[in-house]
Amino acid sequence: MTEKKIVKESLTTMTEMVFPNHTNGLNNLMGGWLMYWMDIVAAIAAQRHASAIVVTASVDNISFSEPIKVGDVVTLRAQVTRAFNTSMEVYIEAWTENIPNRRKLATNKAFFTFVALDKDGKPTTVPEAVPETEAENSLYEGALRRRQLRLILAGRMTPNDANELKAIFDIKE
Ligand SMILES: CC(=O)SCCNC(=O)CCNC(=O)[C@H](O)C(C)(C)COP(=O)(O)OP(=O)(O)OC[C@H]1O[C@@H](n2cnc3c(N)ncnc32)[C@H](O)[C@@H]1OP(=O)(O)O
Repeated sequence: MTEKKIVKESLTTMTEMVFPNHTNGLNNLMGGWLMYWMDIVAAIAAQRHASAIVVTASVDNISFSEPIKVGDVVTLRAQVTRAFNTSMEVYIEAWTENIPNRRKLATNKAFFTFVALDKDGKPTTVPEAVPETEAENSLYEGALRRRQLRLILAGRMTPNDANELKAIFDIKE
């Protein structure tokens, strides 16, 4: 990972309107539609960082703090938080807007992980991600812990190797 890119270069926003075919029986946006939009906006952010095709490797806990109503406008914002070797973590935020009522509400947050692929479909290294602002630095700092947790949950890392996690729980060998 010799090349470096500032994380802001990956910033991607997407705006959608909630139509009746996006809703459940309560006239609220179906969670699955939101996840679909999140996957797209986050994949574009990851592609912008990697300058390569990317695939979704995992999705962390998506929060649904408020229902989104039919007719609302949904804006999604995605940015790479940190790059590892061939994978990148992307943070996605969504908020809803009722334009006639001039009401905006933060509704969802999630972390997705993407892997960059070369022309043969094999994982390929991505540039280092460089945070600049305080918020970007905070997301960057937490990314290693979140990576270790998700790799343990995916059965790809043993808790013994999760040094960053052990440090926050003050676990001594
Ligand atoms: C945008 C879209 O919707 S794409 C469609 C949905 N996604 C897909 O179809 C992806 C299907 N999965 C795959 O192709 C493969 O499992 C891959 C490419 C994700 C990983 O392939 P692997 O053979 O396991 O590759 P490998 O072991 O080298 O790991 C590659 C990277 O993936 C990361 N990774 C693999 N699985 C996970 C996971 N569950 N969570 C987080 N990261 C993961 C690894 O940590 C590694 O990251 P690093 O290089 O930064 O350390």
